[in-house]
Amino acid sequence: MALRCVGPRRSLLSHNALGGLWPRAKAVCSGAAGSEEIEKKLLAFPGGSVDLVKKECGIAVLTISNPERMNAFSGTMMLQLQEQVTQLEGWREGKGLVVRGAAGTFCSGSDLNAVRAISNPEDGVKMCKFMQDTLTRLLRLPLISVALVEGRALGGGAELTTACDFRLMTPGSEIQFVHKHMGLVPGWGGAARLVRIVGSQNALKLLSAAQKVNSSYAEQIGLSDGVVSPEGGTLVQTERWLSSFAGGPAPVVRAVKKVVLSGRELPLSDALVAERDIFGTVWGAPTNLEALARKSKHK
Ligand SMILES: CCCC(=O)SCCNC(=O)CCNC(=O)[C@H](O)C(C)(C)COP(=O)(O)OP(=O)(O)OC[C@H]1O[C@@H](n2cnc3c(N)ncnc32)[C@H](O)[C@@H]1OP(=O)(O)O
Repeated sequence: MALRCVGPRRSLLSHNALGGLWPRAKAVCSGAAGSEEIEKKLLAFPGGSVDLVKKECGIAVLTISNPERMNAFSGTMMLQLQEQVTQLEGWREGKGLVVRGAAGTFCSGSDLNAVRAISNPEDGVKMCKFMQDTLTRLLRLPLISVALVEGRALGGGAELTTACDFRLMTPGSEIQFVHKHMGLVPGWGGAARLVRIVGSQNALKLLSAAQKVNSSYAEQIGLSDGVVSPEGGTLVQTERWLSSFAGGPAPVVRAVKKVVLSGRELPLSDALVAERDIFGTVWGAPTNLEALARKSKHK
């Protein structure tokens, strides 16, 4: 199947988190011709930050921080998110990732001041390509990722939650694809990912009614994977929850994510090839040999 590549070959290779195991022709081709131009425009909208803390236990925390604007994405924050994803792609010891917002709320989407300034369709499409590329790379990291949703996740913020493997919500928090109210549809890849998470019927309801999704409804339709109560610290609890999936040796955790990712994204025949290749990286490797020597029983 021929795929239309809209970006430089360089980005196809360096953004391939599966490290060469991903069939080249099937990779999402990203990075628009002229992406330098939109990057220059995004630089003109400063404010806030995207902060990354990588812990020795192999879990990283990515914080979207622009509290004066409910953690809306300024232009420079979009650029910083891309840089932090690049950092995570190179983190060989990494196993898990928590994505959260600062100051008790998740993210209110793109900064409306920046949106107003680049409201022509050409710039809008370039900005979307830029964010789609970054969020696709985020979801494809060989890390098990979870969005910790506190407060509101609106518009692009709701789309960001779908670029994680899992979502946990606090009571009282809400995810809302407000795009229709703004005369828009998702453009950061959020609709395509949402359909895969909750199915097309539920996705159509959430997008066409710009429905507010609370923690219990989100769990009911499979958008959320659980509720985190504020007692005991939401981040601590989220990290503990994540540890049950991202615990163990990094090569094995990363291999688990890779086989699921290839199963999720590739046609079956290609996924089977990828799975064999990934299997080859763990078969006879130290963890496998240790388990054999222990004569492990799984009672
Ligand atoms: C493809 C991407 C599509 C998109 O993401 S389009 C953007 C979608 N997001 C929105 O439309 C969010 C609009 N904002 C709101 O609905 C409300 O501000 C929100 C988030 C529910 C919070 O409501 P409240 O708790 O009542 O707080 P508030 O309205 O006074 O907000 C506090 C300050 O934050 C600002 N803010 C919130 N979201 C923003 C945004 N996306 N861009 C720029 N500024 C934003 C808001 O203007 C206010 O600032 P100020 O205090 O008036 O200076």
